[in-house]
Amino acid sequence: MSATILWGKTYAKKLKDETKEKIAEFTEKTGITPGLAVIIVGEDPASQVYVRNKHTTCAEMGINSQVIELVPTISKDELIATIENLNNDSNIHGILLQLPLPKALHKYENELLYRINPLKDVDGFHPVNAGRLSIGEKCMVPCTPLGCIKMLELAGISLDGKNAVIIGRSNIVGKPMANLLLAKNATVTVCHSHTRNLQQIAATADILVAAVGKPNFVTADMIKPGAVVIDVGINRIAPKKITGDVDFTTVKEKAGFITPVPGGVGLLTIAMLMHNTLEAAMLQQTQQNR
Ligand SMILES: Nc1nc2c(c(=O)[nH]1)N[C@@H](CN(C=O)c1ccc(C(=O)N[C@@H](CCC(=O)O)C(=O)O)cc1)CN2
Repeated sequence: MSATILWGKTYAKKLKDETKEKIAEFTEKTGITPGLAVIIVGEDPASQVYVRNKHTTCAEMGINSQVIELVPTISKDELIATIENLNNDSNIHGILLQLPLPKALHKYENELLYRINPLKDVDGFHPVNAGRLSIGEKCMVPCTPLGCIKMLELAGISLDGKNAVIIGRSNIVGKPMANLLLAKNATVTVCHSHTRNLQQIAATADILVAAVGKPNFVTADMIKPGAVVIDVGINRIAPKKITGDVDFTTVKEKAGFITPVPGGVGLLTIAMLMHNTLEAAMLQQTQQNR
C-alpha cells in the first residue's frame, strides 16, 4: 500500500493560524508589535523568493517586517555594523541573516551569525541557542527541524521509544533535529558521509529524516516497511525545479508516511519563523519587565 503523504500546506496553515491568534493577543495585551529584520546579501534568486515570502507572511500575521537588502560586495565589518544596529533596535525582536551568503563572505558565515543577539536569533543558529537546545533548556530552535517535529505532532505520530535515523549532521538541520527527537524520547542515530553500512542503519528507522543535500539519495532498499520518511532536502535541479533527498516514487510504496518535495516540510520553515519571532518578542518583553 502507498504511504500517506504529509502535505506541508495543511500543517503550515494550522501553525500560522495559531501563531496569528497568539500575536494578536500579545499585541493587545502589551501594545508591542513583534518586529522581524531579514538581511539579504546579494541576488541569489531562490533567497529573494524566500525573503519576499517571509515579508508577505509577516504582514499577514501582524508582524512588522524590515527587509535589508545589501550589495554582494559589502564588507564583513559593514555587515557586522548592520547586525549591531538591529541588536540595539528595540522595535526589532528577531534578526535573520539569509543564507547562503555570497562566496566572498562564506568564510565569515559563523562569525556573522554569532554577532546576532541570542535573544533575537530567530534562526536558532547562535551557539547559546544550540547549546541550550542540546541540554533541553528553553531556546530559539532552528525553523526547519522545529517544523518537522510540529508536523509529526500534528499528524499524531508518536516518537517515544522509536528508532530515529537522521542522514546529515549539519548545524542547521541534522544536529538540532537529533536534539529535538531525543527530547521526544526517540532513540537517535545520526549518519553522515563517513558512516559505514548506512543502508542497513537507515533500514532500522521507524522515523527516517533525510537532510543530506543529494537528490534521490534515499532509495527504497533503505526503508523499513511502514517507516515515517521526512525529506528535508531542497536540491535545485533546474532554475525553477527542486527535488528532495528521497526517491519519492519508489519510497512511497514502502513507507507508512512520507513528506514530498516540494510541498512538504519546507513550507513549515516560514511558519516556524513567525512562531520564533513571537517567542523572541515575548522573551524580550519579559526580560524588560524584570
Ligand atoms: N537564515 C536562513 N537561511 C536559510 C534557511 C533558514 O532557515 N534560515 N532555510 C533555507 C531557505 N528558506 C528559508 O529561509 C526556505 C526554504 C524553503 C522554503 C519552502 O517554502 N520550500 C517549498 C518550496 C521551495 C521552492 O519551490 O523553492 C517546499 O519545500 O515545498 C521556505 C523557506 C536556506 N536558507
